[in-house]
Amino acid sequence: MPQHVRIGTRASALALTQTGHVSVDLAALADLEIETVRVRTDGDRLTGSLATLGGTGVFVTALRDALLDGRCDVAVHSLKDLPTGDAPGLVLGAVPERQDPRDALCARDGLTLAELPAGAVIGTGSPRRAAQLRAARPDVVVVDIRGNVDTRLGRVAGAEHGPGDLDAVVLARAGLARLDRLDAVTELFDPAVMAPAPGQGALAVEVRAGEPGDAPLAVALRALDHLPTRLAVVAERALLARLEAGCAAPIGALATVSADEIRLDAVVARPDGTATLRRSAAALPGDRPEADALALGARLAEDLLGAGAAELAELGTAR
Ligand SMILES: NCc1[nH]cc(CCC(=O)O)c1CC(=O)O
Repeated sequence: MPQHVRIGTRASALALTQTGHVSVDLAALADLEIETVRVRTDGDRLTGSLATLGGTGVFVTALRDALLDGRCDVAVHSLKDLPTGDAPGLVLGAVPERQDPRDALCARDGLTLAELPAGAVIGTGSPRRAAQLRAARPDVVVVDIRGNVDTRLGRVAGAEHGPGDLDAVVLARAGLARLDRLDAVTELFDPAVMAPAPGQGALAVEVRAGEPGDAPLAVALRALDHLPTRLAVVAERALLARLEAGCAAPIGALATVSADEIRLDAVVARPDGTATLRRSAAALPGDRPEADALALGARLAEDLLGAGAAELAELGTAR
C-alpha cells in the first residue's frame, strides 16, 4: 500500500509548477500516492506593495497553518519567501538542489541594463533589486510593481500581452525557468552587480516535526535533500536573521559550497542605491556542517553590522 500524502501549495502558476516537480521527485523516491491541496495565502489575496504588506511570511503563513491543522502533510515554498524565525511544530523536511540563483533582466528589444537609455523605467517590487539597480544605473527610474510572473512580464514594452508601460522588469531566473519563460531574459546579472535574495532559486519542503522517520515520505524527503544547497541557504538565512531583516530588506547574499569550503558573499544597500556595503567570509565545514554554515552567516552579519549595515539599510525603520 502506498503512503497517502497531501502536498499543500499556493495556487499561482509558479507555485503549482514547483509543487509539481517536488511531487514527481518524491513519488520517484518512495511508494507514495500524492494529492495536491491548494491554499490561498495573504500574499495572493492582498494587493499592496510587497515592501509594505506587513513584513515577512505573507506567502507562507496560510500554508503553515494548513500543515499544522493536518489539511496537508507537506508544504512547498520558495525558500526566499520563508521567514527566518522558527516555526514551532514544523521542520524543513528537504531542501532540494537549487537552481541558478541569479536575477534576470527582462527588457524590451533585447536590451541589457547598460544598453537601456537614461530615464528608462524598470519595474520591481523588491527593495533589494531596486537599490542594486540604482547603484548600477543611477539614471534609471525604478517603479514598484506587483503581480505574478506573467503579469510582470506583460508590462514590458513589446510583450505580446499587456499594456507594455515599462522598459524592463527584474525577476528571478529560477522562477522564469520553472515557468518556461527564459525566452524573456535579456541579461543574467552577475551576483557582484545584483546579489540575489537569501534562498533565491531554492525550494523549502516543510513537514510537521516528529513524524515517523521510517515512513515512505520521510525516506523520500531524506533522499531529496541536497546538502550543499541546505548549507548555502542556512548560511544566507543566518545572515538575514542576525541582521533582523526579512525578504523586504535591501540585502543580498549568496553562498557557494564546495567540498572543502562554504563561501558567503553579502551586500547591504542604502534603499536609494547611493551606497552599498559588501563583505565576504568563508568557513571549512567540519563534522557538523550545518552549525558551521549557521555560524558563518552570523559572523558575516556581525561584520556588516560593525560596518554600519543597520543604519545604511534603514533596518528597523523601513517597515
Ligand atoms: N517573491 C516572489 C517569488 N518567490 C520566489 C520567486 C522566484 C523563484 C525563486 O527565487 O525560487 C519569486 C518571483 C521572483 O522573485 O521573480
